[in-house]
Amino acid sequence: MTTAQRTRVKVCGLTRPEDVEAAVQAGVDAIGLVFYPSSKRAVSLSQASRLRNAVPPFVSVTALFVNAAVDQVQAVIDQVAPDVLQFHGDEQPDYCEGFGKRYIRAFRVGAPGLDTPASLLDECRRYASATAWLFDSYSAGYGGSGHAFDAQLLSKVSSATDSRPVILAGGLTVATVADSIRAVRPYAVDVSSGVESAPGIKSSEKIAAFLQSVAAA
Ligand SMILES: O=C(O)c1ccccc1NCC(=O)[C@H](O)[C@H](O)COP(=O)(O)O
Repeated sequence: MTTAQRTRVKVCGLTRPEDVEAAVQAGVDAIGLVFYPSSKRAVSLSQASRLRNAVPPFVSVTALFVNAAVDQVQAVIDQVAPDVLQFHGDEQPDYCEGFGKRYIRAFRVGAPGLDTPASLLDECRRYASATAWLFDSYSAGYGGSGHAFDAQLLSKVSSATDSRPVILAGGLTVATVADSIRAVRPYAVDVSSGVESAPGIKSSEKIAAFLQSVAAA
């Protein structure tokens, strides 16, 4: 299998340096730090800086927000220096573009107005400036739900990405990720709950098993 075909992996919602180390050892391509205060996986600026310093070269750090104030996002950019931003709330294109950094736009598949292939495609096209489109399950908590969505809803998006990377998220586990990859053939997969022993506490065994399942897909 060529590198171009390899499905990349992001583990999201890390809160402990030992979990960053376990994810890196397992071979993840990216880690996600959550700056949404209502999340059980939220990290402070000082905590995030420590976690960021535990990440070696060639593993990227994504900073994740939900309807954050501009100055909060800017503080994370200034103090944590993430490689990529990720927006999970109701952020509009001009807001996402305003920070002058690459951003991933997350779409909550199944949300009102995002519950048909056509409506999802229309919404995606509004974020043509995004470096990648991430498709996650619709949940009241905006993300990290542990629930999957019907991949059929991506049927129109898959042929309209203009080669833009598609990231698949939402309830992925070691048992389901290979079938999800074969169904969608995403650029990357993103996981949080499925590799945890408790919210925000990652399991090194589950992370390693997840990466092995992705590699076997
Ligand atoms: O992880 C969270 O608690 C979270 C809260 C609010 C917005 C986004 C959040 N996570 C971002 C992610 O990209 C998750 O990896 C994604 O939602 C998938 O989570 P899971 O279904 O638990 O694998």
